[in-house]
Amino acid sequence: MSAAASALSAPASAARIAAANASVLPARVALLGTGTVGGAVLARLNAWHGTRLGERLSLVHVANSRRAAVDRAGLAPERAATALTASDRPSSLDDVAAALSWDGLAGDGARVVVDATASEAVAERHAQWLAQGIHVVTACKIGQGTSLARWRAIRDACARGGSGYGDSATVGAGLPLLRSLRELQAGGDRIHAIAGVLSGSLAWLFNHYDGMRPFSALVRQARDAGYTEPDPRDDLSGEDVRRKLLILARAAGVALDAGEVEVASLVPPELAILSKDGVDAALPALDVPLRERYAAAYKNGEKLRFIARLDCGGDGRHTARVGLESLPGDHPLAGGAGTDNKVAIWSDRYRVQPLVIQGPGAGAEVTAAGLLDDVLRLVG
Ligand SMILES: NC(=O)C1=CN([C@@H]2O[C@H](COP(=O)(O)OP(=O)(O)OC[C@H]3O[C@@H](n4cnc5c(N)ncnc54)[C@H](O)[C@@H]3O)[C@@H](O)[C@H]2O)C=CC1
Ligand SMILES: N[C@@H](CC=O)C(=O)O
Repeated sequence: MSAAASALSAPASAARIAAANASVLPARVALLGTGTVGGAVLARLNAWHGTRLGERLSLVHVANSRRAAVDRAGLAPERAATALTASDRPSSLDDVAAALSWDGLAGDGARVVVDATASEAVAERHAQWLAQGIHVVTACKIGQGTSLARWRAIRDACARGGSGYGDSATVGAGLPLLRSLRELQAGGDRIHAIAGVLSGSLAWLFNHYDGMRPFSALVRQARDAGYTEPDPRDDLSGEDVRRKLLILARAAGVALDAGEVEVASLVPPELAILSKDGVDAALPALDVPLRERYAAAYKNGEKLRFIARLDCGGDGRHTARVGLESLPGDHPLAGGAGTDNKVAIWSDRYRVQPLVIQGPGAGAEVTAAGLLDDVLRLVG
């Protein structure tokens, strides 16, 4: 596969098989994670009940970190959460492929794992499922946004398994960012640079922070609204944005290593060392440093924005960094509201004025919609 053709759309053979089966067989779907995003996936599937979209998918396995509910004849999405609570079956990633299999059933249709977890153990399995011919659709960035070796394993597994990897929800919560990068390259463009706001929660925080309310109170609000990672330090440290920039860079043809991204964290050391349980009480450690950053920006008439930058370099020398920047109020990347991501892409055809993509970049509903769009694309 070329860099532009992605790991991430179904190779032609998988698409043909899916198309051939689509009219007769619903694709079998396993949903991993029933938290903020996974819960919204169930709600969206439920809203499709009795529609043509709903008929294309059959939910056969639902799991959280503790329990799993399996029904090879299909679980009703509105009853999946209750079935999970009532289930005494422990959650095991070893069971997922078997639950999706068509053994003993009439037909041989598409199989899809939807990853709505933030789990390293689940991400570690992506390549294995893909190599078995199971499509993987993920909101979790740990698959493609960490080591280059894992990113390559995912691409190779897609090729071996004739399967597809749906990653739209990993950057921009389903905004057409990765798709646009791939389409530009498919049309012959080289990507020159990417810059922008890639974190919905940090966008929301800096769109709302006015130096008056404690920053920590806003972090709690963003977490309760479902915008942050399960551990908000993953956002505040820049780690979530680093992963997104790695995913974008690799999709843009730059084999960027995680260590090549310069990351300026907002998390003070005393907060960084705590266990997850201790984080909430210690969030006020953010308040003084952020108030000082805000005051300095305000004095200059500027706005704070958490920006990711990639310069692809014409000579193979790329640079990448993420961190808080103080931007003039009328700077193009300073605009936007709510959780808006705003990303500028420079390429052969957009040399001077970049292509700019903007829209909500976090939140359960948009993310669930992005995931299920990918599922439908892959199953044909
Ligand atoms: N919240 C948002 O706006 C967005 C989130 N995402 C990504 O979506 C993913 C999920 O985020 P949230 O729903 O906010 O997290 P959450 O903490 O609310 O839910 C995570 C779920 O995963 C389950 N889980 C953990 N390990 C598991 C395992 N081994 N097997 C099965 N289930 C397991 C947990 O039990 C829980 O149900 C994260 O990777 C996040 O980065 C992506 C785009 C936007
Ligand atoms: N925590 C993430 C959620 C989406 O990826 C963010 O804030 O952008």
